[in-house]
Amino acid sequence: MMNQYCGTSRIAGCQFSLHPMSDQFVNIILSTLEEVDTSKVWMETDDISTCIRGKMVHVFDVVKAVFLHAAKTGEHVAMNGTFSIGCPGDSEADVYMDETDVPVNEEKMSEISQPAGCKFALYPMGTEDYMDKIYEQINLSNDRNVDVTSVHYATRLDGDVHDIFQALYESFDLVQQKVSHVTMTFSLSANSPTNR
Ligand SMILES: Cc1ncc(C[n+]2csc(CCO)c2C)c(N)n1
Repeated sequence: MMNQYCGTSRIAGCQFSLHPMSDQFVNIILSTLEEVDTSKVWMETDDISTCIRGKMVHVFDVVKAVFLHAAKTGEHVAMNGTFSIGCPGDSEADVYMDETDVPVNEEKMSEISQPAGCKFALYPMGTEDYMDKIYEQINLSNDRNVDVTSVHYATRLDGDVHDIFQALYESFDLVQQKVSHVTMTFSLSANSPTNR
């Protein structure tokens, strides 16, 4: 098996796509990726999505920053993606694992308040009691500063983007402490003209 550890951290990553519902979508996608500090993650963008890899704290920091900076344009923006940690094939981003644990985008975006809706689904891989691991997290989500609703195949979170990402981070973190390989899909929407 390849080495996915560096010090005490494991390589995490996220593959995500941003979809601004605007005729300015090219500008919003590219300027957002430009504006966000991605210096602490490995990053690759193509015509379908962007992939980032590094320490968990920085991966979540960058995904949240991309969504917030795009949403603050006021346009209806959607984002979907998959977080992953402990993937047996992941081993090349070790250089980014030396970074400190201070999230570099937090200060700049802490002032932005932005309501949003999110559906997420946890997939603890290779474990027989995966449903227990998932239910523990869904129950925990109830204590966080977000509205939690059960929907088919996912859990819905409504609230401020900062609180949604806090809930996503904690859910993913707690499962990955017990299960080596975990993935988590998410779908976010802000400024939608559709009422919930
Ligand atoms: C986060 C993110 N990364 C890449 C794309 C794919 N994409 C679609 S339009 C565009 C700009 C012009 O090439 C790009 C890069 C996306 N949608 N969201």
